[in-house]
Amino acid sequence: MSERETAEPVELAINGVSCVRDGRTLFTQLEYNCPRGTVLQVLGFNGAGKTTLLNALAGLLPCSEGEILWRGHPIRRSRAFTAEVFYLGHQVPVKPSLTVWENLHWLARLRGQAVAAEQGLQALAQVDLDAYHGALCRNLSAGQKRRVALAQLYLSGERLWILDEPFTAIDKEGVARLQDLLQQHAERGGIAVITSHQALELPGLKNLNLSDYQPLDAYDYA
Ligand SMILES: Nc1ncnc2c1ncn2[C@@H]1O[C@H](COP(=O)(O)OP(=O)(O)OP(=O)(O)O)[C@@H](O)[C@H]1O
Repeated sequence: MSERETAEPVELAINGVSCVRDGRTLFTQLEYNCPRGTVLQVLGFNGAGKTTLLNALAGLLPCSEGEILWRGHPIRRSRAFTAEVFYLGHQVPVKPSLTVWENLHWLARLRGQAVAAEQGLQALAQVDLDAYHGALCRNLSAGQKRRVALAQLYLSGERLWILDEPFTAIDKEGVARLQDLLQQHAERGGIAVITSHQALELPGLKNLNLSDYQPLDAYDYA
């Protein structure tokens, strides 16, 4: 079989994308193609525009130039895209006044998903929070709160995961588990775009460094 026949089709395409925030171009003419099974780590210094890019990829922020395509269609006009993307920002989305279980249930409902009790407990067990299912989230540590949000990944059927700093406040064992999960997602044909300042150990991990797409006048603040 030829290389062309074995190559996975591109599902997420970033075509000539530029993003401007607060009147400043953060990156320009960004090109990247993600076929099925891609785990892409977006790299760059603080303020390079990693979160901005992830927001654009999730369809939450417009690009000033270029377009983002999901299976050949611009994401901002694709209803199918919304159903296939799971976005986790770097602010943990849990409500302090709800229990761990209630948060998981509520977050799933927001994504149009119903979670059976057993399924939810299994997801919580994957992040070592099953014993805390009745605890109020306000009483959890920072890493435990993030684990509540990460438990959603074990319930997610979405094809594209966009995860902004998912490893923040997560201990070594949790980082290893999340990396395993990302690998399993890729093996199932999923795509994950993540930011992290950590060096990750994932076979086949791709990197996209935003420093390579800075405009020439990036440091001109005059
Ligand atoms: N809500 C906003 N309004 C205006 N400008 C913003 C806003 N959010 C971010 N910016 C600008 O965009 C730049 C890029 O921010 P962004 O959060 O995308 O960077 P980052 O690479 O994710 O940084 P970090 O590594 O610190 O998380 C910032 O330097 C800031 O000037």
